[in-house]
Amino acid sequence: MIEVDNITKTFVIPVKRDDGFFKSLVSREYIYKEAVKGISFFVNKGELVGYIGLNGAGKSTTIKMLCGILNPDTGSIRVNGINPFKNRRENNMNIGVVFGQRGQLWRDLPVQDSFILLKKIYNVADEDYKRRIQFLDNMLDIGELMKIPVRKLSLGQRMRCEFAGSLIHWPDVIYLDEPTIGLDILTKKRVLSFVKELNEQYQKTIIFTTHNMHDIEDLCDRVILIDKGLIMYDGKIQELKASYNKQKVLSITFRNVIELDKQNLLEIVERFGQIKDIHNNNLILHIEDGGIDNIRHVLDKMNEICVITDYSISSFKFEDIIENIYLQESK
Ligand SMILES: Nc1ncnc2c1ncn2[C@@H]1O[C@H](COP(=O)(O)OP(=O)(O)OP(=O)(O)O)[C@@H](O)[C@H]1O
Repeated sequence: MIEVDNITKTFVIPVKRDDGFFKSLVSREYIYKEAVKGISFFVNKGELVGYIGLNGAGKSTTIKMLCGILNPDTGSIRVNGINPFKNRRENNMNIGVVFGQRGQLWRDLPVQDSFILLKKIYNVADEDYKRRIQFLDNMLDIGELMKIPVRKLSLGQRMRCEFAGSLIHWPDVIYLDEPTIGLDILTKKRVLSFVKELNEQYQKTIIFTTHNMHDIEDLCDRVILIDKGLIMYDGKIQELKASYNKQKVLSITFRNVIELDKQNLLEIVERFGQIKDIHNNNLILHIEDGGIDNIRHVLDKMNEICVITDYSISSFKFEDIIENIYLQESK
């Protein structure tokens, strides 16, 4: 359905002089920013994929190439067999897009008029339009907003209308680029459960970008993680978690404030794991999971030196795993 083969994109940015004029007018100086450095992936029909990465990793640039807004410098993209940039109109009939940072409805028109324009642009039959508006109202509660100009809506109201507008032509493929940014908790829940329903009930193929790892974990089975324009991981969230859960997080509370050097604790810690955090009398360690015996052994050794008042053992959270990967990559 979505085939991305080794795409790259470099932005060429003219350098400005101190006086604000472009150097390039005189000396042709440019900065080359490689936003996407060779990305390949395949998304099957009906998949919901989380596309994640730090700020500036290249997520939006990829989404813009998938939409046909930007043309990759090299490599190729096919969405339902269509080249999005060369056949942008044909591609648009097949995709819906929501950018959290940028509205796509007409700001000065009432929501309803925007929808009617979209109906015309996409050539949607009257019956289909009525049925879809009814459905979108049920899901997103937009009925009362229909007569209000888009610019007068709150962010949450506008986003619900943006979602509805992007689906009037009922596309098979939906790109959501940070669609929940700035939404209150209830609006976010509503929007996310709608995304889930679109995928599960209507087999929409969805690529979803966000910085919120809880949302990704709730919604997606598969995640593509990019860093500095390259894919770091592409696979099931469960598999990523399983590979990390060879380690455990051991959180220990001592009776007294921890003094690593004085009490020879450091030696034990370094033998069995890595320090994640030390705070007053709390120590958080990442240790290799050699089973409960290994953890007991660590605790016994520490107890010989200082009194442990509490401890807990947990697995890595998805959020921690992603943070770890980012940290490793930035070293
Ligand atoms: N139109 C542009 N002109 C010049 N550079 C750009 C342009 N668009 C993006 N970039 C640069 O390309 C890199 C990737 O940007 P992109 O917007 O794809 O990142 P992102 O992963 O979506 O980040 P964020 O999470 O902050 O939205 C960044 O260094 C950015 O500054």
